[in-house]
Amino acid sequence: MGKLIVIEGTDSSGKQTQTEILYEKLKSQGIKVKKISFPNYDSPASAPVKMYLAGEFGKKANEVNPYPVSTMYAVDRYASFKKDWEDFYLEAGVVITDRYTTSNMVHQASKFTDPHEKVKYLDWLEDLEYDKMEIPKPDLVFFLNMPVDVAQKLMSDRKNKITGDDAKDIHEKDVEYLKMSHQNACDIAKTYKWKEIMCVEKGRLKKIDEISEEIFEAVKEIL
Ligand SMILES: Nc1ncnc2c1ncn2[C@@H]1O[C@H](COP(=O)(O)OP(=O)(O)OP(=O)(O)O)[C@@H](O)[C@H]1O
Ligand SMILES: Cc1cn([C@H]2C[C@H](O)[C@@H](COP(=O)(O)O)O2)c(=O)[nH]c1=O
Repeated sequence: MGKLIVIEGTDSSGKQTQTEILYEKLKSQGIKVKKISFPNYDSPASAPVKMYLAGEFGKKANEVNPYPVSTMYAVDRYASFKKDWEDFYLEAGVVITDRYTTSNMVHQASKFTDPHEKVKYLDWLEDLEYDKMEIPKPDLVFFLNMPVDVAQKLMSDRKNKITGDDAKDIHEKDVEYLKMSHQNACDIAKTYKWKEIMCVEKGRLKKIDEISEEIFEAVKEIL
């Protein structure tokens, strides 16, 4: 059995950037490592997710039922596991992933205002993905805590990952939603004991290399 390391955070918090750096660092040390990301836009299994993000089930993310949406993301993950990395992981490979089940916990759970309903959803989600679908549980989850206003600035310079143009998806263009998911992520990270990385300290956005060093130090402890 290998290790599964998750780089999590709200939209435009630097997950892809940090996943790539960590991957290169581990590879250069001769570690058997693979990087993946979710949604897996190259897979046909992500088709319903693309429909959701394009607003085909509802223009406001908050108004779309989180249970079916979470299932869509989970199926995409299941397909990726079975086709792309199950063998590698079972043969002691280290898998680094940009988003995972933890993104459902951050984004879809943020739609619940009633705390009891949120806990019920989170228990259902873990059962669905880890127990019923039998995809692996992470060994280490990083939460890149990037304040929403800073993330929005970073986002404005970046292209849509599905279409390649400037259009934002239903999460990205909804500031209220971004704030709710960020607050939810801060709470969830504590509850689930994720390793929180403060991307802004005393009002200063940390350099990409500073953040990657913090991540690397923590990764060394589990490898
Ligand atoms: N610490 C940082 N300082 C300055 N720019 C950064 C920092 N971290 C990331 N960026 C830039 O911010 C943008 C978003 O980063 P990235 O694509 O890695 O975020 P992401 O979390 O993967 O985004 P998404 O949520 O859309 O998948 C990129 O242009 C990246 O170069
Ligand atoms: C994997 C996954 C993602 N989400 C959400 C998070 C983002 O708002 C979008 C994906 O956008 P990206 O910029 O292309 O990363 O989907 C989610 O709610 N649940 C998930 O499992």
